[in-house]
Amino acid sequence: MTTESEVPADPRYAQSAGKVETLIEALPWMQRYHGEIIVVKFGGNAMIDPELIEAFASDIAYMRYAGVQPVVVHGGGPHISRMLDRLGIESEFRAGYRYTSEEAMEVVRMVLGGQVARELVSAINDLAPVATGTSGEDAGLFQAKRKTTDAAGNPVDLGLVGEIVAVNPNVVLADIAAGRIPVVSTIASDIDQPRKALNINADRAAAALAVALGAKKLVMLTDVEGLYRNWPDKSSLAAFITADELRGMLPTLESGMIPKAQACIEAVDGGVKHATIIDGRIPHSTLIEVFTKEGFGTEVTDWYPNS
Ligand SMILES: Nc1ncnc2c1ncn2[C@@H]1O[C@H](COP(=O)(O)OP(=O)(O)O)[C@@H](O)[C@H]1O
Ligand SMILES: CC(=O)N[C@@H](CCC(=O)OP(=O)(O)O)C(=O)O
Repeated sequence: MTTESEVPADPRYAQSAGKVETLIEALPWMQRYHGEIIVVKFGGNAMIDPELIEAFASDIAYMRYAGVQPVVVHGGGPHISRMLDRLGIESEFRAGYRYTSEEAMEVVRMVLGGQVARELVSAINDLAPVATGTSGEDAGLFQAKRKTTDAAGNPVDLGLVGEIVAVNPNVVLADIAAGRIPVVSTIASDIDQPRKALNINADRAAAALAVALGAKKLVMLTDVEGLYRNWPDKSSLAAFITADELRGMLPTLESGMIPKAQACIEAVDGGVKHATIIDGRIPHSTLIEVFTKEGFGTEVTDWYPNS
């Protein structure tokens, strides 16, 4: 008779032990997020590398097949800048947002909905043929007002940049209920002139959508490790920060981190338990963030984990 302790070590097991460990480690996270909505914002800077797009698409497909309801909100700042450049239209960032003229707005709408969303939808569909592109202009998804002040409340002229004032998530909820993966472009209808479109920063739109959907988590991919307390000092990465602390830091932040921080605050204030800024330059960072205890980048919550 052979007892358990006498079973010879099977080299096949030794080889797969690490893989098994990873799969088992994912189990509590799969349980936690089963059937829950997770909004993932894919930033334009991570989107210029085709390899990262493929890895991101597989992470989203994986989440969907693991029983999570992913909703993708995409950026595309670098794509818009490149096209504006090609067309000889000047573009300038003010207080972290793109000053958007009438002429630039046409390009923003075309690039986000016609190029970036298409590319992402087809990459996901290659693995999980259920992705569908939706513009914030569709079915009243995003309604916005012209944005006229910066993070400190000082007046700023941003042209056709909008701030979301109402979200009707029904179109996204219907897609989720039908088993689809919504991929959302961040254009809004102007609430004061409904036939006009406004350019919405994708981080802010992702947060507003996460709140309206009652998402469990908001994950934002970007081109740095996370939020640095003393930018650009790379040793000052914040692993955790509360929404209140981040609010206090807003006046010290620069460029693209301003809307990202505002988005995290808005999400947490709106009831999303975790808003995380992660490094989109690392392939499969979304999967690692959602399904492992690794947790990297910066997590914004309304409490400190060990308090
Ligand atoms: N405190 C900070 N921590 C991290 N990044 C910061 C900070 N302040 C400014 N930044 C800048 O914000 C950028 C990220 O925002 P952005 O370029 O809009 O990214 P994305 O296209 O991914 O949305 C970083 O590349 C960095 O240059
Ligand atoms: C108002 C405003 O700034 N809108 C952004 C929309 C795209 C975006 O946010 O893209 P990233 O996430 O890649 O930065 C823009 O025009 O660049």
